[in-house]
Amino acid sequence: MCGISALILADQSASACPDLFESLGLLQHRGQDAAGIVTSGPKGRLYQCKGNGMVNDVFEQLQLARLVGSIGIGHVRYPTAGSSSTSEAQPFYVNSPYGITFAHNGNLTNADELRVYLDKIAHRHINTDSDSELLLNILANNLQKTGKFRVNEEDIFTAIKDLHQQCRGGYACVAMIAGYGIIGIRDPHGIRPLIMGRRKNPAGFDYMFSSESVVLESLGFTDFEDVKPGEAVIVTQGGNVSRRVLVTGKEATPCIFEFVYFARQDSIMDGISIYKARLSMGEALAEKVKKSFGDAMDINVVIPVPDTSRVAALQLSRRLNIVYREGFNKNRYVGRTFIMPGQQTRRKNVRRKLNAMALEFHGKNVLLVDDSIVRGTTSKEIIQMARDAGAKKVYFASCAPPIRYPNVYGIDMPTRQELVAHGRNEKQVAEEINADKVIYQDLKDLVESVRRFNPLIEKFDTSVFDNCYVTGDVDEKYLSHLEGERSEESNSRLSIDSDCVGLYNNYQQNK
Ligand SMILES: O=P(O)(O)OC[C@H]1O[C@H](OP(=O)(O)OP(=O)(O)O)[C@H](O)[C@@H]1O
Ligand SMILES: NC(=O)CC[C@H](N)C(=O)O
Ligand SMILES: [Mg+2]
Repeated sequence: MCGISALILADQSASACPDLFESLGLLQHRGQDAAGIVTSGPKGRLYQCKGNGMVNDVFEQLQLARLVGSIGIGHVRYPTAGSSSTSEAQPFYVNSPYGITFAHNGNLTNADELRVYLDKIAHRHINTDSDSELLLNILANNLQKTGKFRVNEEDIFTAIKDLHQQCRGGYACVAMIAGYGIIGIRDPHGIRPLIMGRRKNPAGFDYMFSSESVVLESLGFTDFEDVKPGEAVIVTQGGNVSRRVLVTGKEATPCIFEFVYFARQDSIMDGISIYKARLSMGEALAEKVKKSFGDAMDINVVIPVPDTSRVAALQLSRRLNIVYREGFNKNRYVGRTFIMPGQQTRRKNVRRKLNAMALEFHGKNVLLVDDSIVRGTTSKEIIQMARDAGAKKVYFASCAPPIRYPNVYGIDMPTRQELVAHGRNEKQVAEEINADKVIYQDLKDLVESVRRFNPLIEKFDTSVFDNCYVTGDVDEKYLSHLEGERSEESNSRLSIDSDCVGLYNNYQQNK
């Protein structure tokens, strides 16, 4: 789940870079592997800094000062395609037509087909294994077809409409055309999020697109509006805004995992407060816990697994009327472990990140609450920590139902084998993670916990729970192919160095 931002300032002599940098810091929880910013300055020239690492590692003051111009886009990456190579850090760039830069959150399910098309039909050179580079080149090729010296809004809408016909999967994207403006694009199912807002200043309105509303709010933007599924929004230098829904008749299905885990709790996504949804998940889960224990309820204390589950756990403890305690201390300098690359790294970092305080565990029956159990990395480690700290019994409750199927729309869990609940029932999962009992939320309760705050959304993408892939092209053949390509043993997706021509990453030279 990457994070994307785009900004266009009304004052063309001002610099977009400081706000873009700030926006990437606010989106850090969506991607920790790479970060990048491209700006467009005088004469439409593009300025870029990107590379592997966290936002504060990639950018230094000197480099930020060099990113001149009042328009720009930015990206934080959590890879779901290709590798972790620096050459796949975003934004991507193509010089023809017009000089386009592009940042993408999501994952394409027909990347192989697009790669062949771009090679054999469009004759476009693709320099990496990233699906985002394919998306950019599809857009560029569609714009090229207009054959025009200068592009207009109508041409851009046509090119994006065609892109929706050609590309399948989850994609929220921002693009910038040098010296022209910025564009926000959301896939026809609205699987990945994208929101826009504006900020008034003496020169007029600044406009910004971002993955999450927290960015807009923090930077003083107002009048937030989600980009609709299938919609494209163009903001030109000069402040002209055009928006159009280019695909109709497709079911809108935002990814429910954004509400469970990915998004920051202070964001509002598709009109739904993530915070309220998580409180609601805690309430629903409390009912499930009550039902599951019946009269044999012997929980002494509810303990959250920091960070994401805290809100839900607090509400659950209130509902159960059982005391809530912060039994795990979190090292604030270790990032999110789920989005780290490689199982060994993830496991090691759970231990580095969380420490059990014996005071809260010794001699007690504890109910640990987490937002989800995916590979079981976190739960396995912390259950052991709880036991080592003297817990008598360790129960584990998850705000999300069992995750049994891969994600193909922008979360890096491509294989069934890595999912601890795949092919296992609740009892077997409990055995596997060494819990005395595991309690999962029911899918209908999870959906209701989120949907009640915006009943206009009829459905969510819940494929990781129910194996229903809304794009209609994900079948056994595709999943087996993906497993072959992206299992941790079978490929080089963890490689961070690359022999690619360094077209895209000159950040080290600038240091
Ligand atoms: O079963 P797993 O494969 O371990 O995945 C699930 C865990 O990973 C995430 O935590 P993470 O540490 O990434 O982030 P957080 O600090 O926001 O909770 C999530 O909140 C769960 O705790
Ligand atoms: N998580 C994401 O949104 C990933 C975007 C893109 N597929 C990449 O791997 O860079
Ligand atoms: Mg967690």
